[in-house]
Amino acid sequence: MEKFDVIFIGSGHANWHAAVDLQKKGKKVAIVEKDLIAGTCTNYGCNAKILLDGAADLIHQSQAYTGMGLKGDLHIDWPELMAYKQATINPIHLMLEQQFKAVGIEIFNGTASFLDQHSIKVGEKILSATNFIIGTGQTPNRLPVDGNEFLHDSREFLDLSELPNRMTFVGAGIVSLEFAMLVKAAGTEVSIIEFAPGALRGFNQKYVGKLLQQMEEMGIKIYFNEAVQKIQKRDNQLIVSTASGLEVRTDYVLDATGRIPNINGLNLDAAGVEYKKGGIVVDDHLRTSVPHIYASGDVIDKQIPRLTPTATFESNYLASLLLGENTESIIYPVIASVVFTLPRIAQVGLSEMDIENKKDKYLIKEIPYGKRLRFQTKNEPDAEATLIFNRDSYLVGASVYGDEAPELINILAMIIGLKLTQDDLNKAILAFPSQTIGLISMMAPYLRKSK
Ligand SMILES: Cc1cc2nc3c(=O)[nH]c(=O)nc-3n(C[C@H](O)[C@H](O)[C@H](O)COP(=O)(O)OP(=O)(O)OC[C@H]3O[C@@H](n4cnc5c(N)ncnc54)[C@H](O)[C@@H]3O)c2cc1C
Ligand SMILES: NC(=O)c1ccc[n+]([C@@H]2O[C@H](COP(=O)([O-])OP(=O)(O)OC[C@H]3O[C@@H](n4cnc5c(N)ncnc54)[C@H](O)[C@@H]3O)[C@@H](O)[C@H]2O)c1
Repeated sequence: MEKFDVIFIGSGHANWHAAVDLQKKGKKVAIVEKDLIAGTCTNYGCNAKILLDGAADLIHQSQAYTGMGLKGDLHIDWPELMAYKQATINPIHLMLEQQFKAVGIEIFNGTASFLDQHSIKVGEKILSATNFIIGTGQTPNRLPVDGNEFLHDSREFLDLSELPNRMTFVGAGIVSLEFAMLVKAAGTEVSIIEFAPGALRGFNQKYVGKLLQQMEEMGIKIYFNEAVQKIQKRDNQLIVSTASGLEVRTDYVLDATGRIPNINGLNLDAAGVEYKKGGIVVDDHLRTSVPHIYASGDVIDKQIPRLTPTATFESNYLASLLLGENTESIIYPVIASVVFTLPRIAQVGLSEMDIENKKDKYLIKEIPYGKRLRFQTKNEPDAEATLIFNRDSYLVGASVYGDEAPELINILAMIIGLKLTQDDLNKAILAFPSQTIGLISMMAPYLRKSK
C-alpha cells in the first residue's frame, strides 16, 4: 500500500491549487481523478463557455450600432467556432497534468472509493494518507421524467459539433440563460421551460426582468410555471410536454435544472464522512465529520455560490491550514458572481433581497450609467448599477446590468472588500474615458469621505 501525506480526490480548482502548493513545500501528494485533469471549469464549464460566448458577445455589441455607422453582417459559423474552442481548450488538461507531475505530484487515474478512514481504492490500487481532501465537484441533474434518455447536459452542449435548428432548455437558471442567448445569436430557435414563476433567483430581479424582456424581443420563448412531464420522439422531432398540457416541438433538449454533489461512488459511509442532499458537511475549517478528512469546492454542502473563485479560495485556505501557516476558521470575503448573458448581470455583497426587512438602515442608489455615460459605453442606454451603502456610507452591496458588468463588479468588490473611501479612491488617477472612472465618479457623492 502506497502512503502519502495528502491525497486529493478530484483535480478541479477545489484541489489543484493546494496540491501544487503542498507538494512544492515538501509534502508527499497524490491526486486521484476519474476524468480529465483540472475538472469542470477548465474542461466543461467556464473556459469553454466564455470562449464560445466571445463571438456572440461581439455580435450583441455590434447590434447596438445598427443605424449608427456600423455596417456589415456578422454571423456565427458554429462548426468553425467549436473547432476553435476544441483547439484552445482541449490541450489545457494535458498541460496542467504535466505541470503537476513536474512538481512531483503522483496522479492516479480512476474513481476513488473509501475503504476506511485511512485508505482508498483506485482500481486495483490501495492508497493511504494522513489527510484526504475531497473535491469531487458536482454533476448535472437528470430530470426523472419519461423520455429522459433524450435529455442532454451542459457538458454535451459545450461540445456540440452542429447546432440544431430548435433547442429547448429545461430550467431558467444560469446555465440555461447563458446558453440560450449564445445559441440564439448563432441562429437557433430557442424555448425555455421553467417550473418556478421566475428566473435567476438570487439575482437583482429588476435586471432579470430587463434581461427576460430582451430575450423575448430576440424571439426566445420563455414558459414559466410549467413542469416538464415527458419527452417523446415523433416524426424525427422531440416533443416536450408539461403537466399543464403545453407541448413544445424541438430538435434538442438541454436539462439545465441544476447540479448535484458528486458523492456517488466515494463510499463515504465506509469512512464515516457525513453528507446530505446538498453535499458533504464541513465545519468552519472545512473539516468533515472525520477530522483528518476535508472537503473543498462545489461538493461541500454550502450556501455561498458554487464558483471557481470560491473553490480556489477554499483550496488556498486548506493549503495554509495543512502547512500549519494558519489555524483560523475560514472567513469568506465578498463574492462576485456573474451571469454571462447578453448583457451580463453581476452581483456582489448584500442584495436588496438580503436587506428586505431593514431597508431603513441602508441607502440604495440606482445609477443609470448607460444613459449618463453615452460616450464611455458602447451605446447601451439600458446599462445600470444598483449600489447599497450602510449607515456609515461604506459600499456593502452592488449589482450591475451591462456588457462590462464582470469588470465593473470586480472593482465594486474591491471597494466593498477593502472598505474603500473617497480618499482611498483618490489615491490613484484612473484612465479616462472608461466605465470604471464614470461609475466611481457617480458613486462618490454617497461614499464615505475618509476612514
Ligand atoms: C457550464 C458551466 C459553466 C460554468 N461557468 C462558470 C463561470 O463562468 N464562473 C464560475 O466561477 N464558475 C462557473 N461554473 C462553476 C465552476 O465550474 C465550478 O464552481 C468549479 O469547477 C468547481 O470546482 P471543483 O474543483 O469543486 O469541482 P470540479 O471542477 O467539478 O472538479 C471535480 C473533479 O472531481 C472528479 N471526481 C469526481 N468524483 C471522483 C472520484 N470518486 N474519484 C476521482 N475523481 C472524482 C471529477 O471528474 C472532476 O474532475 C460553471 C459550471 C458549469 C457546469
Ligand atoms: N456564470 C457562472 O458563474 C455559472 C455559469 C454556469 C453554471 N454555474 C454553476 O452551475 C450551477 C448550476 O447551474 P444551473 O443553471 O444548472 O442551476 P440553477 O440552480 O441556477 O437553475 C436551475 C433552474 O432549473 C429550474 N428547475 C428545476 N427543476 C425543474 C423542472 N423539473 N422543470 C423546470 N425547471 C426546473 C429551477 O427552478 C432553476 O431555475 C450554478 O448554481 C453555478 O454554481 C455558474
